[in-house]
Amino acid sequence: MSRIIIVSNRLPLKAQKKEEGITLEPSEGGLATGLGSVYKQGDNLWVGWPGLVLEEEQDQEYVRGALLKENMQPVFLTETEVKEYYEGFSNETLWPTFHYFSQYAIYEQQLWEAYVAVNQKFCDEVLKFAQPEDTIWVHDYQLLLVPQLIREKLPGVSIGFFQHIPFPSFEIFRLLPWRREIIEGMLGADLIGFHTYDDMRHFLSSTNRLLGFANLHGLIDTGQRAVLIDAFPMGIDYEKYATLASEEETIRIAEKYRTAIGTPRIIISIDRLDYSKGIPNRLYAFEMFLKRYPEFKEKVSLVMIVVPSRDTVEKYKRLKEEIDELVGRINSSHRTISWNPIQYFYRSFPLPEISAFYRLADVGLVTPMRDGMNLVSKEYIASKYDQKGVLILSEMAGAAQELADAIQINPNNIGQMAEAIHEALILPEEEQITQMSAMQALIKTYDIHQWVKVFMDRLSYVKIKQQSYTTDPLTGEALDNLKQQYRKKTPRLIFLDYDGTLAPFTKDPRKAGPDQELLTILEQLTADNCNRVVIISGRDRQTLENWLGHLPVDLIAEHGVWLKRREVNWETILTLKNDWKREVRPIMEAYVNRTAGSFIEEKDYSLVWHYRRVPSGLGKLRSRDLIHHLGYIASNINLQVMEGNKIVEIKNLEVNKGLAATRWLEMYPSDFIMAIGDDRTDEDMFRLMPRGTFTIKVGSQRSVAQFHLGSVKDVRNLLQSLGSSKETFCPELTEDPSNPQTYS
Ligand SMILES: O=P(O)(O)OC[C@H]1O[C@H](O[C@H]2O[C@H](CO)[C@@H](O)[C@H](O)[C@H]2O)[C@H](O)[C@@H](O)[C@@H]1O
Ligand SMILES: O=c1ccn([C@@H]2O[C@H](COP(=O)(O)OP(=O)(O)O)[C@@H](O)[C@H]2O)c(=O)[nH]1
Ligand SMILES: [Mg+2]
Repeated sequence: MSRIIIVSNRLPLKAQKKEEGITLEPSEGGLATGLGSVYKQGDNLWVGWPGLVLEEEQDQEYVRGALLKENMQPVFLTETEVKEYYEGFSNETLWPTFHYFSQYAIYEQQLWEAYVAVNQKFCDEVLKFAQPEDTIWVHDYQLLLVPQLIREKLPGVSIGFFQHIPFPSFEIFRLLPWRREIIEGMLGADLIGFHTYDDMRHFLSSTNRLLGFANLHGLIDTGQRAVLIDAFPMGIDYEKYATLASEEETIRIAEKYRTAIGTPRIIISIDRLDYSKGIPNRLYAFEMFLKRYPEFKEKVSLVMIVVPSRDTVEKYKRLKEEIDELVGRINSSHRTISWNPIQYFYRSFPLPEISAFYRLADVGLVTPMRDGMNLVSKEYIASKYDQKGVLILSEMAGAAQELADAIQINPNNIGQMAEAIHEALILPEEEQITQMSAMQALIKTYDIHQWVKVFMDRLSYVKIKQQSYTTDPLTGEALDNLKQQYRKKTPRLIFLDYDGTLAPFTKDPRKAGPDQELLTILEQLTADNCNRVVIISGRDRQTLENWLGHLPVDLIAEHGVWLKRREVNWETILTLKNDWKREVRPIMEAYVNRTAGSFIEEKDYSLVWHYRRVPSGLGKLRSRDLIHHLGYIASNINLQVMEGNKIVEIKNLEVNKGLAATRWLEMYPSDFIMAIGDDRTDEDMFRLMPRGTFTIKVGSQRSVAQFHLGSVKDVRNLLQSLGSSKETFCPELTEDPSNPQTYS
């Protein structure tokens, strides 16, 4: 089996400088604790920062050696990198923005540049080890650019990306000056995972708004690759926490703590020091609870563990002061000689002690303002060996999506939280057991092993899906072969779609006329007597005539209604009706009236509703509605409704580019045939081309065509290189009587 290379900012072990030398200790935080259980299988590798600046060569070598024994590979960061990339851009720009604290976010170009450079550094480290058959799994907001950086060097490799923190609504995400680069960086992955469906849909909407990519069931076609976006709520190592809670050592610690705390009831809260965790609100709520229910005085204690985190960042420092002050105030005004309402610890604890706290607490109090997932809530559940205990959980934590049996609260509603504490403390035992067992069953099934498996399965699924996109890039050997065939100087038939193929889309379709570069390319191509160039378009014939009529090209308009060979006039071979327009036009007009920026294009035998200038989400919504509406009419009167690039078109069923192109194939038998197009209507043409045709899809790989090119620019480059070569040029037609299709 190929191995997995995990890449994250923080390794699950952190280096610490102690008197006795450098030690390695477990890291805190959900990413490290969660994945720590799985990465060791096989010869997997974990690349990341060991959490301490080590500038001395010998310190680095010592840590490198010690980590290697644990299958880890360190990325050492300098002091400046830690300041600018980790504390700065990651934790003062991205963290607040993604947690909806955008008023805390700073936007500094220098920090962004450091972020780019350090992402490159992580990528370079991965590339030292990665093989094309490996799976690379990049984690979290500190490394959003790494997927694309790796993709550039290892184009075929499997890359998964998982984001552990929320992905905000586009209205928040758009505030970032580097929003586009960030999305592009992430899209280097094959699979992008989030904890919740909401994070996933926010990401999809940002991708759509910034890059114009639509999605189908979470699958995005970037033009280069299919990328799957999905929700994977992270689980915990259930067995580990459940077993630990029942171990003798844990029971002993729990008993010791219970006696020391001295109250019959205990509430536990555990988090890193972070403004996203809602610690002050929790304290206000606990205080309100004490005021509303004084009978609980001396009967209940709140054990609050706050783990030091990012304490060099200003906002975190200030939060620490705020919490210290609040705890001091509440304790001093409510305490008695034998009771302290809040037992506050500002430090981390070893796992057996954390487990003991979970075990002995009657209530788990988890109140973040925003949290990607929150593993503490799940660990608390797993540790309730006798199913007695109640979880109070903020609806703003990803975990709330799964833990419907918790008492859910809004962390901004202090009164509601105070009541929830009371409710939890008086909840009958049978109800506690019912709720707790239901939650245990869920997180036992969807544990960390299941999470990894489901993620990896989806990654394999998308890789297979990508292969079913049968087009190959028109580069290297394929391109050489095309050029070689072209060189043969036999009759060549070249079908070229117009919009999206020869010319880029414009907001106003009337302004998409040919520029000088395109005219020159077409002039060159048509000057070659071997070439018959056919512009095959959905445009009306007048437009094509105006734009290209002066060139010796053949024209096919309205997807095949009108045909014009260069030496003769426009003709049509179909007997079509257009009286249906009387019924359809008013319907389309109603959509124009409701949708500013949209308009109707009328052609001889079709009507088109354009919505390129309508705000993107709204345009899509209205187009769906219109398609549905027109669908009823179309099925009765032999019409087809088609969705194109920001258009909805209705036209006669028997018209399509494939049938039109077939006429040319019959009239002008050729040895070299090439067909290039970019949208759904061009697929009809690709489908009917004979074997051996160079069918080329533009801008996407999803096609029945054989090859793809990235953009209009690439198409022009190709045509330019074919048309400008003297070697391939047929100056004049001299028919050889023995073989009428040979040119000199
Ligand atoms: O590495 P630090 O700066 O010390 O921060 C610790 C970690 O915090 C974040 O954890 C998140 O991941 C958890 C597991 O998915 C999730 O439950 C929680 O809601 C998140 O906040 C952060 O995402 C990690 O990168 C940090 O290492
Ligand atoms: O002293 C402590 C306190 C907590 N944790 C762990 O830190 C993680 C916190 O993860 P969570 O998802 O709740 O929040 P994050 O800190 O990742 O935002 C949990 O696994 C805790 O068990 C720890 O390792 N040491
Ligand atoms: Mg087109």
